[in-house]
Amino acid sequence: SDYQSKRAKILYDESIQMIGGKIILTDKESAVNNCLMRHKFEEVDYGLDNPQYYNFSRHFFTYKDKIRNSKVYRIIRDMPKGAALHIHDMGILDPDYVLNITYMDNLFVCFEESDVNLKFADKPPNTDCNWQLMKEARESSGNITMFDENLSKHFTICVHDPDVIYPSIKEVWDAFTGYFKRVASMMSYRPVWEQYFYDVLKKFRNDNIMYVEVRSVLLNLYELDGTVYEPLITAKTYQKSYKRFMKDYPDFIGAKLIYAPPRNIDIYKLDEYLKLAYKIKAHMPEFFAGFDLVGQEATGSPLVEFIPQLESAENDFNYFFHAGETNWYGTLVDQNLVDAVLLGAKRIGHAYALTKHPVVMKLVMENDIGIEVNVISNAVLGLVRDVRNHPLSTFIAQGLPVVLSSDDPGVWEADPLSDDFYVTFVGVASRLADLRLLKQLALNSLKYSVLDVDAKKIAIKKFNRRWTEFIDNFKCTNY
Ligand SMILES: O=c1[nH]cnc2c1ncn2[C@@H]1O[C@H](CO)[C@@H](O)[C@H]1O
Ligand SMILES: [Zn+2]
Repeated sequence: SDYQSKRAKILYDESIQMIGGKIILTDKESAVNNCLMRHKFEEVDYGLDNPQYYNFSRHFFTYKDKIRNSKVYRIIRDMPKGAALHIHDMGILDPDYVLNITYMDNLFVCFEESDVNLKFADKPPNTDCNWQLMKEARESSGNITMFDENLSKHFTICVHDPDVIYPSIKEVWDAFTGYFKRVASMMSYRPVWEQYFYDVLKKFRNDNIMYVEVRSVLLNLYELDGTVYEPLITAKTYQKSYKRFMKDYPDFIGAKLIYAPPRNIDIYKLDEYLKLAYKIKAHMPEFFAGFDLVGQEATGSPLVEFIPQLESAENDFNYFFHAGETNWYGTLVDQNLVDAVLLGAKRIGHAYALTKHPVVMKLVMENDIGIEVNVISNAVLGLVRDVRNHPLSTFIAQGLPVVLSSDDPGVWEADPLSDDFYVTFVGVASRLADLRLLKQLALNSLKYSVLDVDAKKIAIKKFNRRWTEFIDNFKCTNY
């Protein structure tokens, strides 16, 4: 019995250290938790007994549609989840949404062997390609359903046989960046861009999210007559859509913009970026959240090349660097984590490689740097196959400052945030992790946002009200 009590103590101590481990549930929350955990145990234990059928050991594309049948998923979908702090401009909405854009007037299209070019204009673009109006191309295709189906394939990276189509990180990243390149010239049409972000906020609100920090490369927007705007206008367009949304949905907490241009650059380009960042900050100090660099980390420049510049701007911007989104231990890519911390990052994007850097990990804890984890993204973009091997399980176990996000959910046809919460809860976290984990992750997303002290207090109050509503109205039989 001495042995058994020591054993129980170890497990108890670990349960306290886990994210959410110190939360004490109310009676009503405990009732919800019982329902939630009954369903979770059913799912996990079925997998334990029948590993050959366990979805999470497979590729996300093979089980993503089955998620909708899960009771745990349905509970999570209805649960207030706080904020999404790591999502990217054109990667957020699903292929159906993108397809709808192609029904707008004045869109020109030209097909290449295995790609498609799209551009809004009042006359055919004069590049060497067989441009025609989309409307005419569609109507003359003879089969509109088939035409749209084929077109939609260009707006997703989901495929039936991911292991064949994407044998390595190279193929999947090519497809991923291909998506952004393809849609950029269509989406940077000013009215499309403006509506897109409004619809992003709407979709996130529908997924029970109350606040968003969006990253954007800030493409140059254009008009039908060929007018091209400077990127400051793109930032202003975000703000305009955001304000319109807040007027229509005043219960939403808000949104902010992170300027996140590509990282495969030299020091001169970075100077340009930073100059623009100062300009945006001057024009919209409230709406502008800070700075990041994006693109495949291994093919871009490591942060260490930009230290003097990034250090000199360190006190002027919040940094949210993507760092450690790699499996290449001990490389400069991997060491981006060190630089992110030394440069005073407010949060780190992915930090997938963090567990291999105990000192950095300690600094992350001490400085309370938010870790933005995007599990499905990491699985889809080739870092991990079976999500049970994702380092997030360690982050959760050790109580790290984690926020969950979804990166580019539209590109792999995932929910705004519910799928990432669900995969984390059932596939990554301990079998025993319960409602307290979910509640803490939701609270973390507001805690690590860049809302100022007062706004954050209001946000957490609003969240708590929504949370109580969810708990009070919960009926296990509804699921
Ligand atoms: O998780 C990510 N890591 C690095 N780059 C990313 C990630 N998600 C999107 N992008 C990049 O962001 C740009 C669009 O804003 C695209 O270039 C895309 O490749
Ligand atoms: Zn990202």
